[in-house]
This record gives sequence, C-alpha cells and structure tokens, in this order.
Amino acid sequence: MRIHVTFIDRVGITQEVLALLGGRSFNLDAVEMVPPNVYIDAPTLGADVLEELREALLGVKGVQAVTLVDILPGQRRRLQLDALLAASIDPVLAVDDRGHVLLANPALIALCGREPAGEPLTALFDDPDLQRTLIEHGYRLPMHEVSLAGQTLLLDAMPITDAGALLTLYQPNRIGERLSALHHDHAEGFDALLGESPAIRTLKARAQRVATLDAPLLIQGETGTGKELVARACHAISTRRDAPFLALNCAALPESLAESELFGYAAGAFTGAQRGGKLGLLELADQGTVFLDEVGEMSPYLQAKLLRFLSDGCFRRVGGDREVKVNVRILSATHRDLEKMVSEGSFREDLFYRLNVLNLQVPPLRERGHDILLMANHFMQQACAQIQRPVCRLAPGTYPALLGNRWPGNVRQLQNVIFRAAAICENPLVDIDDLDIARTTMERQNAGEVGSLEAAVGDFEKNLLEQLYRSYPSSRLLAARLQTSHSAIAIRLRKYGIPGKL
Ligand SMILES: Nc1ncnc2c1ncn2[C@@H]1O[C@H](COP(=O)(O)OP(=O)(O)OP(=O)(O)O)[C@@H](O)[C@H]1O
Repeated sequence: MRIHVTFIDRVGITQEVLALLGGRSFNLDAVEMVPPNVYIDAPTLGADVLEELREALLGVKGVQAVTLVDILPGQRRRLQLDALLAASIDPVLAVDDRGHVLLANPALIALCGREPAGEPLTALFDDPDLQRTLIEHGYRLPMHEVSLAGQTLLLDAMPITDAGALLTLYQPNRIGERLSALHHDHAEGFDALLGESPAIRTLKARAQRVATLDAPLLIQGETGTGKELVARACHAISTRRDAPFLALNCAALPESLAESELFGYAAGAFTGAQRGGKLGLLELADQGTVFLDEVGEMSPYLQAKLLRFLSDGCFRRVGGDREVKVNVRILSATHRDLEKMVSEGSFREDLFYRLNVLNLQVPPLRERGHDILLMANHFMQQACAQIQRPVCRLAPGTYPALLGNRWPGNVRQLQNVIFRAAAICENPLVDIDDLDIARTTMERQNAGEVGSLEAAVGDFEKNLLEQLYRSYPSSRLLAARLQTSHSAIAIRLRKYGIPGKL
C-alpha cells in the first residue's frame, strides 16, 4: 500500500511520523519526504494495520490527513523518465564521472545486445581511448564518430555537473535531426516551426486556433514534414502546457508492449511484471497530452481499447479489474491516408471520427516554396555550429536543385542533406556537387526518365515554376523573382498549365 501523509510543517514532525512507522513491523520499500508531505510505500501493510496506523498518525500534532495513493511522486517521475528514454529511438546512455554506465535506454540495450549498467565505456565501444578522452575533456567534446557493436554512429556528449554525462548515439542518417534538437533548446512552441510560405503560415494560424481547443487532434502529412513538432507546439500553447507531453510511436512496438506502454499493467498481470504494476503513458500524462505517432499502424485490438478511452475517459490496465479515469488530451499523427484505410476496413471508422475532432494537414516540403532555402540556410548555420567548423554558406547555384527536388523525406531529408554537406565540404561555399541531392537528381536523369535535353530543361523549368508560384503567385511577382520579363513567365505558365494543377 502507498500512503500520503499531509501535515503542517513544524520542527520535529517528520521524525515523529517516521518513529511511528519504525515502531511497527512492516517492510518499507520507500519513504519520500517532500515537506509538508510524507509518502510511504509499504507493500506488506494490511488493511487492519493501516487503520491502526492512520489513527496513530492523525494523533501526531500537525498531521492533517492520511490517504492512499497509487504511486509516490518520486516513483512517478522515475517512470516518466523511463517513458521518455524508452520513447527515444536513439540509443542513450547515462555515465558517471569515471565513465561507467549508470543507465541505458531500450534502444541502447537492443544495440549492444545486453544490459550494460555498471560496465565501463571501454567494454562497449571499439575505441580503447574513448573513455579516457571523454573523461580528460570533462565530457566536453564535439560530436564525433564511434563504433559500437560493429555499427558506425555519431556520439554526442552532454556533461552533467559533478555527475558524469548523458551520451546520445545517432545513426548517420538521422543526424540532421540533431540540428532541430539544438534549435528546440531555444525556440518554444510555434517559434520552432520555421517557414514563411503561405502554406506554413496557414498551418501555423490554424494550429494556433486548434491548439487551445481541448479536443482530440489528428495531424496528417507525409513522413518528416514536422507532425511531431506541430504536436509539441500545440501542447506548448495549450492549457495543459505545465503537465507532461508523452509520446508513443505505435509503429515501433508490438501490440502487447504498446498496450502496456499506453495503458500500464496491474500488479501481478504477468510473470516478470513489476511489483505493484506499472503506470502507462495515459496515467503518467494525467492532465497533460499523449501523442500517438503513426496511429494508422495501431492494431485492431488497441484501436478498440483506445476508442473506449476516447468515449468515456476510462480504461483498464492490462490484467486489471479496476476502471481508471484520467484527463488526457490525445493528439495523433499519421502519414497514411486514414480515410482510405477506413474505407478498406483496416482502421475503425468510429475511432477515426473520435481522433479527428480537430484536424491539421502539414504540407510537404515541396509545397513550401522558398521555405526550402530559408530552412536550408538555417540548418547550414546550425550544422556548422554543431560540428564546430567555420561558418559556410550555400552557393546560389544550389538553389534550383534544392527548390526543384521532390523531397520525399521532407524536412528530415533536407536536414540530413545539409548536415552531410557541412561535414564533408571543406570550402566556405557549399556547391551543388557537395549536396547529396545533386546526385539524386542526376540519378533520376540517368535512369532514363528524360529522353532529351529539351525535355529535361522543360521538366526542370516546370518544377521550378510550380514551386515558386506558391510564394510568388502571379506572373509579375515571378518575373521579378527570376529577373526576367513578365511575358517570358506568362508564356511558360500557360505552357505548363500553372497554377492549374497546384
Ligand atoms: N518547420 C520546421 N522547422 C524546423 N524544423 C522542422 C520543421 N518541420 C520539421 N522539422 C524537423 O524535421 C524533423 C522531422 O520532423 P518530425 O519528426 O516532427 O516529422 P514527422 O512528420 O513527425 O515525421 P514522421 O512521419 O517520420 O513521424 C525534425 O528534426 C524536426 O525538428
């Protein structure tokens, strides 16, 4: 049983409360003192002893109430931290000041194939000098390449005063996202969402309206367009901003794990379960927001359980018989066409309507016109700062390729292209050949998609005008932007049927 004692703070009262506990014969698993509160976790405490203890505690001068609680605040914070670490798809390690592992998240454990707590860094990484170098520099080193379990990763160390460091390992193809992590350190809410294009302005204006309405919100858009960023921004300006924002990626976990992550499990639910059960994200985020990413991948069974929660705010933990009621706002996101999934029968229609009370559509990068350049330049500055190289710039010659690319991986792909260029290019001016994008454009052409120079130039011209038209929606504006005559643009717009298909 877990008990919460509230008292009026006075000298010696906590000792008197503790003396009452010490005088009784039951096991104490944890005691948390947060004056004017004491929280007690006593697993073997029976109902009869509890009554007698309650009387005794209420007899102490200043004690105001003795109530039962589900979980101690410190335990709740630990579980929230575990949930945050588990949600990180990047391997994360906390190490002490001697370079020994204190804790590792599930992604790190999966990568090295064992629980590494207690081991020195030399036992994990292939580089025998890494531990010494990190300690000698007080864990203050620029991001650099390491090798763990045969994989090349980028290691980012964040020193923690007098307590070692937090080490994060990034897959090289996810490194660009590190930039936005840096960016988020400073920008809050919608300021983190870069872009001035009409498409992004419309999104931000609408998002700011729906963020404050306390109802489920479905965010749709292609992969890497910033759906999670939008969800975080919505939480940050909502009335729930002081409560947790916890995320679950529905595509990353098998059904049973996703169920216990989201709904928690009851005491003794299955062999190996944590004593006293485990709170799920819904309970941990009470009063806050739960973000269900890739909600289209949710299994039919979980869809049914989530529907019930959205209908009446209640659910049961796995293996539990008690109804739990929490007050959580559900934000969800998907890159899938949910309406189509509903018509094909792979997503519940009733759940779709519950999740889709409010809706946001995040536009693909290729529809954001000049935002591509704005973001590319911004990411370039961040990349240079991050890898501690002198500032470099994108040569104007890269612009047509950046604007003309289809960006199937959207902002995430753009971040990666820019970061790689910043890491590889030795000149202060990054040119087209330094961008991976140049290769992909050429590959497309080599693949025989175009038959002649005229057709290739035509495709490029059409693509460029389509992109630019979103930011410069008239032939006059476009002509000024491209420094050509109004009639040259008007002829081309007619030729390519722009804006007809935009
Ligand atoms: N408008 C933006 N301004 C700055 N950074 C952005 C913007 N949009 C996206 N990003 C960055 O792009 C990366 C991908 O964004 P995010 O994870 O939010 O996309 P997503 O749509 O949720 O992706 P997925 O579909 O894969 O879950 C992140 O690093 C994010 O910070």
